[in-house]
Amino acid sequence: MSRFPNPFSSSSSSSSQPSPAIVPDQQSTPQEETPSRVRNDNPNPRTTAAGFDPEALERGVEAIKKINSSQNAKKVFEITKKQEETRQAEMHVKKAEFEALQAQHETERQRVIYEEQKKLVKQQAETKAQMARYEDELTRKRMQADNESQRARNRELVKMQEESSIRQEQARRTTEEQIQAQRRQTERERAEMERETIRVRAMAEAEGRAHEAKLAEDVNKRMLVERANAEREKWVAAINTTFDHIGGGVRAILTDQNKLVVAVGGITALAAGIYTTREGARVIWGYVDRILGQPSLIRESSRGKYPWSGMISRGISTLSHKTEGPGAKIGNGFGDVILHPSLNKRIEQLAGATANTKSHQAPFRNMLFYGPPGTGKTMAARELARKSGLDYALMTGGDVAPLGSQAVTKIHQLFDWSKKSRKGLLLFIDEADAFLCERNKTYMSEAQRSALNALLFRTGDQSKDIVLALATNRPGDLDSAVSDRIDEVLEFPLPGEEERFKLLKLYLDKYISKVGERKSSWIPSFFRKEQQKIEIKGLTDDILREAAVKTEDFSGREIAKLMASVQAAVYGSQDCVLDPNLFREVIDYKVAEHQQRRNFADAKDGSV
Ligand SMILES: Nc1ncnc2c1ncn2[C@@H]1O[C@H](COP(=O)(O)OP(=O)(O)OP(=O)(O)O)[C@@H](O)[C@H]1O
Repeated sequence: MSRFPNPFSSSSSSSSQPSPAIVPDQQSTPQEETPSRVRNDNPNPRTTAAGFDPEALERGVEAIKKINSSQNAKKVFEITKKQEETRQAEMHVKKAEFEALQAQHETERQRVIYEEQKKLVKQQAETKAQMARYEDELTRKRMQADNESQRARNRELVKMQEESSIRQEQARRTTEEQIQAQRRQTERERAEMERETIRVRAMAEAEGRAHEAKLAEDVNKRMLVERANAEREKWVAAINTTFDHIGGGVRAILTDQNKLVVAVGGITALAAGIYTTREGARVIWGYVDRILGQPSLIRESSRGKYPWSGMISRGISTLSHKTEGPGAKIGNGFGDVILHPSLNKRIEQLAGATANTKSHQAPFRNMLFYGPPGTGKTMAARELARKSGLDYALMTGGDVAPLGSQAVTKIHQLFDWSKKSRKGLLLFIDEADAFLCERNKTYMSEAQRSALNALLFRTGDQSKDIVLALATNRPGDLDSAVSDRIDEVLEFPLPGEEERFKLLKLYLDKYISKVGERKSSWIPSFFRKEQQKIEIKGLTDDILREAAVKTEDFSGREIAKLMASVQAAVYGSQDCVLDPNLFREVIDYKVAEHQQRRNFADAKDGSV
């Protein structure tokens, strides 16, 4: 859009400064203005084919003509020129202003563009950061979801594995229980059969024996009747003869006065003599028994009831052993007591130490043997006393309580008696917990407490005469003052497999192999009762080892009893032969019996 005024345009009247040329224009007649007005009102303007309107040019030419015809043409030109120059200057100014404005606009536009770009960049950066955050968030969430699903899968897997292992375990248990039940059933059936067999055998045996006995009884009866008749006749003859003599004598006394007096006096004196002698002997014997006799608390002793009885029994034992042959061994060493090698060694060391203690006149050491019942505590104590060269006396803790108020006196008597041993004495108190338990127990009687105090008093100092050996299954029950007096503590565990094997061998030897062997002895065979000999067929060490494995948890006593049962089963059999089958049968039912006993005990423990 141009802001310059067009001198040839009719609209140039809008110029700010009126030109002299225009003045005439303004003063022009209405006739002069008509063409233009006509022109303006021309509803059909003339145009070239290209659309150019020549009217303006025509008007311009007309105006120039008018100016040229005017006297002030030059002035008009100058004014017009000046006007033009002014207008041009204005135009320049306006142009400069416009350019400045444009430049400002441009600057503003650039600034705006810059701002916009900056904003855009910032926005882009923010969008990018947000995108990155969003992506990061997404990745994190995806990873979390992945992890979560992985964990869930793992959990599921672990659960499935656990369920599977539980199922397997249950299946295994069920199978095991079924096998156990089957085994128990089989064992029960076998035990039942064995019992039945043994019962039938025993019955057959008993019947046989009864029959034999009946036959023997008949013969004996006949013999006895004959013997009794002979005896009766003999006695009748003797009585008749005696009464003949007595009758003669009585008749003589009754007829002679002096003889009658002497006879009555003699009979009276004899009766008085007999009575006095009997009572006197009773008093003296009581005194001797109190001084020399063995206290009633002692159940078993190597010293015998009286000093001379020890000598007699030793003599007899020496005699009987001597008669067994030149190489005959006195005792079995520790051969009869089968213990774990370490325990055996410890007892041997203790025996050696005790023997030396006595020879050096040093004080003895007291001992405590503890362990399950029937593990050889008493036997070991006996052997220990024998090996250490001491006398040996056994009492049981359970015997003290029934003595009541007598208990204290008996304990003192026991220690007084023990002190009399020349060699020193090992006093073994079995079931010590029954007597020496904690003093403040409510169920302990006053008499029992006093007896315990008496024992504590007698054992307060270390003794050079008495070794106290206590045995108990419950060492924890002992009074603390008693425990304080113990110097050596030995545990007797249940025998291990090797010990069980040795025990089986020992008792097989004792109860079966050596049974019925004819021993040369000083006792006449007439008085000796011989047992029937047992034949052993094919009982190898392997079978004994197999039995040792089966008899796990058996005590020494149980193994001894088991072999006694084997002996009974052999005697129950017809041919008195022990073969592997019979041996295994007895072992199996004894093991089942043991198991049953344990179950009862467990049930009892559970119910307590
Ligand atoms: N270690 C063993 N060696 C050989 N026989 C044994 C052994 N243990 C036990 N016995 C057998 O058991 C029987 C009892 O043994 P002992 O009296 O020595 O046992 P305990 O431990 O003292 O028992 P409790 O605690 O019941 O008094 C013995 O007569 C013997 O037949």
